[in-house]
Amino acid sequence: MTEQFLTPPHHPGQVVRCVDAARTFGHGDTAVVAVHGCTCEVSAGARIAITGPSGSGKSTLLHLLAGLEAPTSGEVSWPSFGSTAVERSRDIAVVFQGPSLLPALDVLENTMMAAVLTGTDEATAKERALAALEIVGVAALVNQLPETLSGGQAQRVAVARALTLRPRLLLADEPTGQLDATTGRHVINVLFKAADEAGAALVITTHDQAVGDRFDEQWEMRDGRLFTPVKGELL
Ligand SMILES: Nc1ncnc2c1ncn2[C@@H]1O[C@H](COP(=O)(O)OP(=O)(O)OP(=O)(O)O)[C@@H](O)[C@H]1O
Repeated sequence: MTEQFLTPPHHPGQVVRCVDAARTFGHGDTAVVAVHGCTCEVSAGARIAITGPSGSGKSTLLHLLAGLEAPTSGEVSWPSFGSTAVERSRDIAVVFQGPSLLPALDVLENTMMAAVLTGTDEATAKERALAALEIVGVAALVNQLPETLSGGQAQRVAVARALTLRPRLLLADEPTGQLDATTGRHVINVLFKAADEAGAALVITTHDQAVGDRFDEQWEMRDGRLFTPVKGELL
């Protein structure tokens, strides 16, 4: 093997790319096409909100961008990331909808965990976790268990955990879905700050147009199809 195969080709401008990527669940008469063939691209540093009603395919598209779901047809690629799922996991962080903290671990342990599991040594993970908790404004809660946190605090910890991975692509699925409007605004502020700190592209899903309006770029899902509302055309 020559060296050119050890280092993935570098495309600094492009983080993830879908070419006619589709995702169907189930088979035959009961099959559901969650995402019809979509072609899109996330550039480095992008700030994108995927909007659309419930069931329109937003989460499925986000999962395709994260590599958590494989497309049933078409292709999803991360031109500047490693080629294996393990390598990619160091560059991609996902903040999931709803509570995702491990109940038996305190805030600091929860925040360190993903980085440790992807190969960061404990001392470095702890240092990064403490810095990340400071950035998202919950450094005072390091020793608390998740059950003692409010929804907004728990979501901030989830963002800190993602930030501790130093991702180049930060994805969040309905990060404000279970929060009141004020707390939701703060969590979006925190996501912007986290993406700025990490130098990451940020992509979120939301059914809340007011949240979507805060993003540079909006993609709209309708019945599994991706539209750009600005151009009003299918991507
Ligand atoms: N694992 C799955 N198995 C079967 N069907 C699924 C699965 N995941 C999603 N779907 C279906 O795919 C379609 C799109 O779902 P998806 O969760 O992507 O939409 P969404 O816009 O994110 O909705 P919500 O805002 O309610 O989360 C829906 O009809 C849903 O029922």
